[in-house]
Amino acid sequence: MIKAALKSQAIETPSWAYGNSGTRFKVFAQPGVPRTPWEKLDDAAQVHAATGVAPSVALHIPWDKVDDYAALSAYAKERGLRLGAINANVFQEDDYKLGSVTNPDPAVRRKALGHLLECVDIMDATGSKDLKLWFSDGTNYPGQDDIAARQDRLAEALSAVYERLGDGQRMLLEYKLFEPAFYTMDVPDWGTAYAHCLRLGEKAQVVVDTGHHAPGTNIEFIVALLLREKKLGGFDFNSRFYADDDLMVGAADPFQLFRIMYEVVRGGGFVPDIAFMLDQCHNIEAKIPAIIRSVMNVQEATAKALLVDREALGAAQASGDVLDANAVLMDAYNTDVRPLLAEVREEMGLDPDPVAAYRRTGWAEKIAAERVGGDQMGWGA
Ligand SMILES: O=C[C@H](O)[C@H](O)[C@H](O)[C@H](O)CO
Ligand SMILES: [Zn+2]
Ligand SMILES: [Zn+2]
Repeated sequence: MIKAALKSQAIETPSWAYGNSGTRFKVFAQPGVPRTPWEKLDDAAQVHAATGVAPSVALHIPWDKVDDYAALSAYAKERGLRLGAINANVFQEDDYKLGSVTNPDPAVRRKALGHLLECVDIMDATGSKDLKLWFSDGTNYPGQDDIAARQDRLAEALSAVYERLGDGQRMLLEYKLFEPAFYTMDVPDWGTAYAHCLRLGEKAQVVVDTGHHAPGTNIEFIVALLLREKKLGGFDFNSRFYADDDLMVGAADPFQLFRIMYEVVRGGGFVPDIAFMLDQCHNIEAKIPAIIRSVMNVQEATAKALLVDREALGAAQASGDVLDANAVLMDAYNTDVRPLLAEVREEMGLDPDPVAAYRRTGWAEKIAAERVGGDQMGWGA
């Protein structure tokens, strides 16, 4: 059962993680970075080839804008991939300084809504079922705008998008505590996202980005609760030491990732309807190996979560044996699952060491040599 679950795992990689990224201080360009969404798919195919469990790629619009999305979808298919969540972007235009769908100016709100609806058109073309909505909307100073009025505006836009969704399509609403706004974010926490999704209907679900909480937040509690309410749509996996650092998932706090995956397993969340997406930026490390390592980190946390002796745990919890209950969970967490995952990969016809396998392809050297000229994708280097 555990091996079967690990073999059927599907982790979605983000197109933007293959491009250049950085901080406000510096973006360090890397050799061989894709210049087109097509080249991003070529790199994503390397991640799937090495891990066997990364069959889809999330797009970000307009970063991945192309003339023919059906052709892009076919290109992905030829490489064993499919196009995943469509991420709208209403956070990079001058008009959105005071907000997008929550902006005091109705003309700006109409413009933002227009983009969201365009993203659903793109979903129709790519066959994607998830529209992921993260809003940078918020305020920086008390009094800057009316908090409740902005929620009204947000609700109005979300319901217009909801009405547009086709069969089998859904919206995933992502919350974030702060940044780029520093006083209020209009979707700052799981509760706000949940309240909007509840009001909208069953096609609206919440995305948990693991980098979007106040330090010390018990994220697995939020996961358990959203699963119980059948409102967990998926994850933007990454890790952080301080803020929305977007580091490799599991790198900063593998124990937290294990605790989250345990609640997913316990809550019956290991199903196709929960989107396991990465949302990361590889500012200084080689991007493709970092994404492969990230997928492996999710696999390791998942394997440990699946190894929890649920019966023993239930018995200890029922008898109030605190230490035993904790020990059962820690036994699973402290289990070295790398041999198990190596076996799983071999049974999938893959190399037990995906990073080494990728290195042996010579892909990194190939793209560094071939991808010269043109503009690298990502944040301006
Ligand atoms: O902090 C921003 C959010 O995590 C979004 O998911 C965003 O679209 C993504 O990080 C790409 O920048
Ligand atoms: Zn995110
Ligand atoms: Zn983020």
